[in-house]
Amino acid sequence: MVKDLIREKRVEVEQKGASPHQDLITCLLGMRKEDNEEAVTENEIVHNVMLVKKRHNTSSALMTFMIRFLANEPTVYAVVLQEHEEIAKTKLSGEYLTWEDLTKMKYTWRVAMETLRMVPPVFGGFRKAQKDIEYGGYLIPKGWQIFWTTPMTHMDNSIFQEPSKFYPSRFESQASIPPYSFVAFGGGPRICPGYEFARIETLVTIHYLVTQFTWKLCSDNTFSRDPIPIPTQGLPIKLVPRKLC
Ligand code: HEM
Repeated sequence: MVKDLIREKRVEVEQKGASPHQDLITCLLGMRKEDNEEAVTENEIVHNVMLVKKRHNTSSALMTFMIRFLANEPTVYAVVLQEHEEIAKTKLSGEYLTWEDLTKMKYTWRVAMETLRMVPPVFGGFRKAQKDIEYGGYLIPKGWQIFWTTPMTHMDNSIFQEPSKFYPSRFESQASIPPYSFVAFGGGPRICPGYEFARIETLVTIHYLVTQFTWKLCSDNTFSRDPIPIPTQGLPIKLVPRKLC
């Protein structure tokens, strides 16, 4: 199916003059070596598309719970809205966001981090002990598998004060958070390579959402894990275009 799509996109770019910057596939098709040969093979394009698709559920969990927190936290929502209205004011109708615009969305990314702290899409992961480790009075022998869990540090009140409180400004000073404490994206050599992609898609989505709509929740705040967190009743919301408010 993805291969058929790639062939369709190739025809669009080569014969119908579609922009090579239209989407991920056309961008990858447009990458050329010095001798003008395609730089990315068809199989590599398939792998890229599948990677983005497969990992989409973590980003969608983040956005889902951000939408929910923003609906429940009017003061946080007001600051986010102001941040995005200021950016929107500098844009002509239909003009795209730029990298510079993304750097202005500092508070929104703190809201995202606080969402990830409280409802991490990935609950934890495995590591293998490379040598005997003594920790907290226990010996973990070399070769054992260890399961690290995100909430162990995210909900530890010696690291994040009042951990049950939704307080995005706690991320204002990154220096106050010890290394390997905020581990929503993991840590070390296997840290999530999709971090930057997730950051961009989240900021862009929230920008268009808050500048164009208001919303009200039509469900309670419960959720379960499967293993990604999912609101128990889904996320039904009443969405209203802002100009009509
Ligand atoms: C909010 C969104 C996301 C969260 C919270 C998240 C979280 C994580 C976590 C916790 C890990 C394990 C890291 C570790 O073991 O130290 C991981 C690994 C990974 N993530 Fe993400 N991720 C997100 C989005 C994405 C996206 C959008 C992509 C790709 C487009 C992606 C690709 C990957 C890959 C390939 C790995 C495996 C890395 C390896 O084993 O070396 N992630 N992610």
